[in-house]
Amino acid sequence: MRAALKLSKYLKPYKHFAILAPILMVLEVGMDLIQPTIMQKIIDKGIATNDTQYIIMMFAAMILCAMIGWLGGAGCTYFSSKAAVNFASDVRADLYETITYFANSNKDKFTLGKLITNLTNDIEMLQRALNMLLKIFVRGPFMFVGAVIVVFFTARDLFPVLFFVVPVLIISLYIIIQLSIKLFRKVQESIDQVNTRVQENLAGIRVIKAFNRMRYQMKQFATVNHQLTKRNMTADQVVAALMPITQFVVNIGIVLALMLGVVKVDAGAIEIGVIVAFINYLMMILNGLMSSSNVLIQIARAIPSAERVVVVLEEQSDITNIENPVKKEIQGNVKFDKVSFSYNKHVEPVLKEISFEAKAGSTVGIIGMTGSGKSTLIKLLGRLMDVDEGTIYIDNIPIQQYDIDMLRNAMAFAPQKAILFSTTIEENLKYGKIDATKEDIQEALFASNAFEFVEKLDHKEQHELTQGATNLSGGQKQRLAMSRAIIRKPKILILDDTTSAVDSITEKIIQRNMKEALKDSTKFIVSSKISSIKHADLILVLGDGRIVAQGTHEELLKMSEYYKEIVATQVERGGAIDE
Ligand SMILES: Nc1ncnc2c1ncn2[C@@H]1O[C@H](COP(=O)(O)OP(=O)(O)OP(=O)(O)O)[C@@H](O)[C@H]1O
Repeated sequence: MRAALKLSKYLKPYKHFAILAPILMVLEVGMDLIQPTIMQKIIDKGIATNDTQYIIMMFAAMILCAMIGWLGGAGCTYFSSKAAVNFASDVRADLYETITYFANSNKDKFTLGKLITNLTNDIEMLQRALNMLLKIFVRGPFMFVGAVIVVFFTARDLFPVLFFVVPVLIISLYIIIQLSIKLFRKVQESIDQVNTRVQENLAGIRVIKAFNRMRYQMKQFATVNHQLTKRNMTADQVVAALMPITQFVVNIGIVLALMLGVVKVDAGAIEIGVIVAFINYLMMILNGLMSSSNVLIQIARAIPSAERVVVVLEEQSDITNIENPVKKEIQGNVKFDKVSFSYNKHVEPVLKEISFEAKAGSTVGIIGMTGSGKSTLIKLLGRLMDVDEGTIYIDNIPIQQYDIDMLRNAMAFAPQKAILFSTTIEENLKYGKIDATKEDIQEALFASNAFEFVEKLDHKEQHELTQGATNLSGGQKQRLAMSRAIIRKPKILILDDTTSAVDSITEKIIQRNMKEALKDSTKFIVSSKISSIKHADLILVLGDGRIVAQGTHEELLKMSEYYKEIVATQVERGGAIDE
């Protein structure tokens, strides 16, 4: 209920459609209700007295009613669809925006499969429920109540039959609805599981193939798929098996009406047309109740969807702007002052008391064991997460005080895993700078030593990348991701192990080009290779979330045993450390 109230605001802009639809439906049902009475008059007055003119007149009235009813029905469908489709589209857009602005910590609370189900299946459920609600929910009760009232006034002698039919019908439908709610909730859970599995399997298809685990994955998928099929079948079968009960009850009602009707006709209390009209109204009562219960079932299916959508919509991003944030141009002086951070407040922090300073335009290299907190450290700079303790300053202002857009616009980030979009190379680079010119693009490609290989591709910068850029090598992807960051000419450039798949000669070229192209940028380079960070103005050596040593390459060689050990290991492995 709370979820429905929360979502009702999305219907406000379309309230006119939402009001018009039921009104037009009332018109249609009104016309439907008149017709059996006209038929009764044709039988009892026209046919009984052989009055052809009366029959033709009533027949014309019936056609007119049918046409008005049809117009009402068509209008209702048009407006209810318009309201439901627009409502769904707005909820989807808002949901998408909310997810887009999620901080990392927010994203971790939901699985990707669940978010995809929210954006697709759940919204579809809400759209269908609203459409039915506007169309049929009025039709059902109105037809039911209308038919009962008409029977009371026109066929009162047969009215007692309803004392049996109506309560039995209502109880049967109540049981069916309760069961449906339970069953369809289970179906929804299964859809979630299938989506999560599909998303994971498709994302990891290469790993699955490399490990030859296709059969295993298929088995796992088959389990959740089978469960979904079973739950869907159970839900449909239970509902389908119970529905004939309602028809059976109505049939008993018809038999009772005929038995009672014959007695009353014999006694001259009613005429034959009343029985025909009564049977028609009985069908309408059934129809009315069935339509109402169908809508209730649809609503029951939509309630879990509404709840799930609202949970996401209400999720407040953990990273927000303060009131009156600083909107000052950033120079790129960075200072970490005793910064600590943990992903999970109940376990030991991932970063502990990190302190260092980097002047604008300088290069900071970050090296350390895997899992020592290198990626976490640089993610804090762009406020992908906020620090728990200590402060990060940029140009002597704590980063929380900056306008988030301003802060992030001053930075460019090439993540550990080069994520490229399924569009042209040019469009991918324009993610870094929307209004990039052809020269900007070529310059950025040149800086990351990607120009040469791009020139060899069909259509060059217009070359279309496949989803996940599977048509490029790992090193090519990394170089394009670097170009996308470089093209921005950011005040702070962050490269998270972006040369791991690049050979040492290419890496040297990139280092030289970047030094030229990004003289004024403060550069943070995370790497496990000494060769990538050796020339940095400041090298941070991380161990278990702490800075165990910091200085230039030469200084560290003199003072840090740990750093010396890393250098020695890489030399042993034949790594290119020196020029
Ligand atoms: N989203 C997350 N939720 C919980 N813990 C995380 C998350 N991301 C990283 N961690 C943990 O934080 C620690 C530091 O991870 P981080 O990725 O910063 O290390 P790293 O030094 O960059 O490692 P690598 O060199 O392997 O990339 C690890 O123990 C990791 O398990």
